[in-house]
This record gives sequence, C-alpha cells and structure tokens, in this order.
Amino acid sequence: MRIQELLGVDLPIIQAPMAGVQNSKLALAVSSVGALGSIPCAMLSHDALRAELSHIQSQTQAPINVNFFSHHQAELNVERDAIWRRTLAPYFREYSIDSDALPEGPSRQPFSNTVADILEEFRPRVVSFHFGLPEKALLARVKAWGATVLSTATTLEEALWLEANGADAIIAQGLEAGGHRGMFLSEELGLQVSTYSLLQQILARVSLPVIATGGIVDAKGVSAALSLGAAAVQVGTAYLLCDETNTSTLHRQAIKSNRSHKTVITNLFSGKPARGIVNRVIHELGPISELAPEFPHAATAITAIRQQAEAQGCSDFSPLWCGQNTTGCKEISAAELTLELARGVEV
Ligand SMILES: Cc1cc2nc3c(=O)[nH]c(=O)nc-3n(C[C@H](O)[C@H](O)[C@H](O)COP(=O)(O)O)c2cc1C
Repeated sequence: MRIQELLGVDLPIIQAPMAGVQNSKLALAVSSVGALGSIPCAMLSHDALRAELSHIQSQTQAPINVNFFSHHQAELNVERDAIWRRTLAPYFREYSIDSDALPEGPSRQPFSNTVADILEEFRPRVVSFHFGLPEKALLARVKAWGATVLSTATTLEEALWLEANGADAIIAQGLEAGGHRGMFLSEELGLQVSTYSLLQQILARVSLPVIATGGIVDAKGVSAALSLGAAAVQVGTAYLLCDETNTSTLHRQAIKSNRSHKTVITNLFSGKPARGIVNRVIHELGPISELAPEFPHAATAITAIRQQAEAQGCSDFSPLWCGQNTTGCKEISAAELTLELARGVEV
C-alpha cells in the first residue's frame, strides 16, 4: 500500500509534530494542501487535547496526526534534583530565584489509558509516538479504531524493535533532526547516525514503509530522500518560521541569526537529548550533563530561570530546538512551504 493511502493524504509529506511551537493552526494549514499536518499532544492537558481534537473535527475531514510521548516516566530522584539545583545555583542567584520554591516544570505525561479514552471519541486516523511505543494493551486500543501508528527510530535496532512491536510505519530520525531524539533502546549518542545513512540501513532490513526525517528542508531534500527509498518525509525545522507557528520571538531571532548553524544535542532542558541552537547555559555547562535529572524532571529548575531570562528578552536559558539545516526556514505560510516541498515529489 502506498504511504498516502496508509495516511489518508495526497502528498508523502508530514509536518513534524513540534511541542512548544505549534498547535492545530499549523497542522490545518499543512493539511489544506494535501500533506499530513501533525499536532504535538505530549504537553497538552486533557481538556486542551479534547479542545484541539474538537476544533480539528470542526475544520476538516482530512486526517491530522496526533503525536504523543511514550517514555517511561521516572520518579523524581530527590538527591539528584538537589545536586542539579546546586549546579544551577549561580543562575538562581543571578535572577534572584528561590530554588527551594520552584513551581513544577512543564508536564510531559506519557500516553495513557485516560488519553486513549479521549482519542476514542475522535478516532484519529494517524497516531505517532516518540520514545518507542506504549505497552501492548494500550497500543491495541489505538489500533482497534483502525489508526495508523507511526513511531520514531534513531537506530537500526530501534527500527527492528518497532517493526516487531506493532508500528505501521517507521520514522527514521537522523542525527540532523531538531528537537528531542526519539531514542528509546540505547542512550549511546555516539551510535546515532545521519538521516540518509539511517534511512538506508533501515530500508535494507525492515519491510515497513520508512519516513525520513532530519535536515530535509526543501524540494531537493525531499526528492533525495524519496529517491533513496523513503516512502515519505517528515519536516520540522523548515516550518519553524511559518506564519501559523507559535515560535517565540526569541526563538525566531536565534533561527534567523548567524549562529543558527551552531546546534548541539543537549540534555540540560529536559533530561533527554534534544537538538537546539547553542546558548549561554549550553556553552557554560556543556551540552550533556551527567547531573541533569531524568526526563522530564530536569525541566523544572531550568524553566524557572528561563522564564525570568525571557521576561528580560534573553534566550540564554531557552531550549532553542532546531535542526542542523535551517537553510529552508522561511517566513511564509505553511501552505506555501508545503507546496514548495511538494515540488520534490514526482507525480
Ligand atoms: C521545535 C521542535 C519540537 C519538536 N517536538 C517534537 C514532538 O513534540 N514530538 C515529536 O515526535 N517530535 C518532535 N520534534 C522532532 C521532529 O519530529 C523531527 O524529528 C525533526 O523536526 C526532524 O528534523 P528537522 O527539524 O531537521 O526537520 C521536534 C522538533 C523540533 C524542531
């Protein structure tokens, strides 16, 4: 089956779900020209999720991909958290923050039965997961209404695991990709490979359709990925400046600046590795810290500093998620960008 039939869309192009910078407005714009729009749901409350799904239902019959995290939610390790707060103490002092009285960081609950209850009311055609897949019974609930299930692999081993455990298509996320790495079997960053290498490694061993993602920003990139055998592409970073995103002014400034090519994989902002533009806190602490609490608990302390800094117009502590290739980022409508990308698809 062609991937367009599996996903219910005309174009083999998926707008990547991007938590924190977009909602259904971007997804609907992308969907309006025949590609698959996505909404990131990992940080939505149950009420907000229901509101987004109702809004989409009122606007379109076309499928929209709903995206969730399926990580194992670690308990907060109080000792490690205290060490982390001590590491960040100079910044707390700089911004006069009481590190003993921090509000909890942004919620990132894994996919759950409660969320599946809400989805069942709407029966979305495409559901994607980052960080593996939910446990078997929960995944079976999603598949029971006929959803196509996508999940991200960052290594060949992860792709083989996803194939054996119920994914319908695999998103091959290369090292270039912006945002969180979907890695779930190994934490070994040194084993992560670039998009085209990963795509070909997976295609050689897996029979499911493979969607290439990471560093694909224009028609030439789309064409290259498809000619290497990708069934579709997923594009994130290129959409970050589009009119329909909520990318903050500071984030936009960083993407448009002459430092946008300086991205690294860092765990400082959430506890899991993610790619973003280098800023002061990454520069001073180093991108990867053994001391950062486990995902998502690392977010609590740094978010408190980030909020104070951002209020002063400073992105020194902001997660400036961004892929390695920003050459396709344009301040145009998402429909225009999607149609530009579509020129890379042979018809
Ligand atoms: C700002 C940002 C936020 C992201 N958030 C998510 C997310 O919530 N869920 C997800 O599955 N992937 C997320 N990603 C990763 C994308 O799905 C995709 O792997 C990546 O954007 C592809 O690389 P590119 O940015 O070079 O196009 C995010 C990426 C970015 C840039």
